[in-house]
Amino acid sequence: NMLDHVTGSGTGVLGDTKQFETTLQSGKYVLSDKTRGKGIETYSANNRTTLPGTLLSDSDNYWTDGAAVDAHAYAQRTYDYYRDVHNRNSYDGNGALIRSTVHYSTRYNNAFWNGYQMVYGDGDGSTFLPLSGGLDVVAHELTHAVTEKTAGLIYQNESGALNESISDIFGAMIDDDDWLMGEDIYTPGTNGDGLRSLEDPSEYGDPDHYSKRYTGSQDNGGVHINSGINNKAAYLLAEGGTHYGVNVNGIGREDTAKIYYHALTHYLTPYSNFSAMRRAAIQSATDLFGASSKQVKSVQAAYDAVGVK
Ligand SMILES: O=C(O)[C@H](CCc1ccccc1)CC1(C(=O)N[C@@H](Cc2c[nH]c3ccccc23)C(=O)O)CCCC1
Ligand SMILES: [Zn+2]
Repeated sequence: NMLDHVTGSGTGVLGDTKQFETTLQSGKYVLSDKTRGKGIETYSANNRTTLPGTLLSDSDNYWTDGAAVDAHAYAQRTYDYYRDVHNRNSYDGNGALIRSTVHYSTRYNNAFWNGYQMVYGDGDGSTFLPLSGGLDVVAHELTHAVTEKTAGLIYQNESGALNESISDIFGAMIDDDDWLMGEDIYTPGTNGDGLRSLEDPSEYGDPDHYSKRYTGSQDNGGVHINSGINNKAAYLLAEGGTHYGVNVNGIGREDTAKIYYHALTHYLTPYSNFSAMRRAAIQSATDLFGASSKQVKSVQAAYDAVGVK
């Protein structure tokens, strides 16, 4: 029970020391946090693909498995963000248990939410470090669970690109030191690059305007590609800028996050497309800040700038 919760400490993927909640269970410490909702648990797949694998334990509560330390600590950080900023208790709003598994498969260069839990590969050491080492990656994956429980955006074509964009947006809001995705764990040999950029999607070949959307069938109809269009809109809404000649006055990360969370939980539906996203964001800004607010004006400008009507 709560009384057995103890603070552990350890080093993450990048060698940084951090603290996180663990539990003393049968004489050993386990990566189980009973202080948040129904719990946060972190497992290892031991380089196989059977899930969830084995609950991680340690004899002295000082942890040296970086992938496990970060998966556990960053899940707690993400839980706290949704609770403190959006008053949401875990991904289902009802304290659902959050489960992660690290060391999935061998040299696995990816991570995913499988509908029940988060799963992280260790990477091959040159393209990726263990992917739970990115707070934005952990937040991205857990946000897929939030989306599933709320708007339920179908993971293909435009609704799928919005699903992806929502995860990138909250990844950037929680890991709020830049507008890149995955920069901490992508290509350790190259500084400053990432998987995607919300600030400039075209930096990694993704569209930053609706007229440049991908219409093929790869990647479930370009869900990780066309996310760039809505990602750019969110970036412009937060930071402002002039894009294809359209000027947007920034409203800041905090109000931007409030608008997207409100849209996700009140207006977006499984088949929402980009035009529906524009309307949902305008309505959300209206609900939150008023019809003639600067926030509403900036939402309209941001979607004008990326060519979404
Ligand atoms: O959650 C997601 O959207 C991605 C889930 C990918 C996946 C889906 C289904 C089964 C297995 C894996 C995972 C992430 C992602 O964006 N993956 C991209 C880019 C990528 C990562 N590793 C790759 C290896 C090869 C090609 C592309 C990639 C993708 O899978 O497209 C999100 C943050 C970082 C990793
Ligand atoms: Zn995703």
